[in-house]
Amino acid sequence: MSLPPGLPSESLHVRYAETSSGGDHDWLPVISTKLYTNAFIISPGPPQKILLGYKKRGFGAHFYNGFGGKVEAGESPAQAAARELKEECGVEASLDHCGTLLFVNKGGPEWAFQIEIYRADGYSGTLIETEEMRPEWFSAADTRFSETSLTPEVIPPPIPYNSMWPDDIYWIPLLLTKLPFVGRADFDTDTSGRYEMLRWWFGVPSTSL
Ligand SMILES: Nc1[nH]c(=O)nc2c1ncn2[C@H]1C[C@H](O)[C@@H](COP(=O)(O)OP(=O)(O)OP(=O)(O)O)O1
Repeated sequence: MSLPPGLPSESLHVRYAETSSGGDHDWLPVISTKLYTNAFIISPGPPQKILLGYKKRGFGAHFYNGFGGKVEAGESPAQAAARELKEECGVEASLDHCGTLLFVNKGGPEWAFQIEIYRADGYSGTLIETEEMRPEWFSAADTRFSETSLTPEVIPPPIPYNSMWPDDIYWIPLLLTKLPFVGRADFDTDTSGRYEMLRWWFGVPSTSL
């Protein structure tokens, strides 16, 4: 099983992948990439919880996502991930790299997003709402079968995939189970400006199983 084109480590072998239909030639061309980060705090629980931010402005506004942004000149992705986490929700965490994703948009920009994904089991400091993000906790487990007597402070609402980037539902479960992953999605926008996935591929390298 081979990876889609454009990822930094195309020679990896893969044991598990979820993919849309289509051949190798159906992927959009990747002219260049820009490095971004995305960091998630996952409280092991029980109940396992994930911290997401409601993005108030900029690219991906009104979606819930991890905390991240552009890797600046002279920074490593790990340094950028720590800086963005602190800037966007006020906390510090010991972040582990756990995935690399590539996102290509048909209508531009002409560069693709290469996003390095990080996770931490905990954090230090006090969570704050910033101009960019409003942090909120969500249940990582399926809460449909939870005891109804438990309050939202104990079991927060489930991960709001309907208010997230459409690719997230494919790789967040891998993030939650601590499986390293790689993936790619190509997008187009529909007439109302909504992002639609044209093709996708998300997988776990064989060395990690
Ligand atoms: N398809 C996608 N799925 C996803 O889950 N996250 C995506 C995504 N496409 C982009 N992102 C993330 C990557 C990054 O964390 C964020 C975009 O970064 P921002 O625009 O917030 O960065 P900037 O550094 O430009 O922002 P500022 O902090 O305003 O300077 O959106």
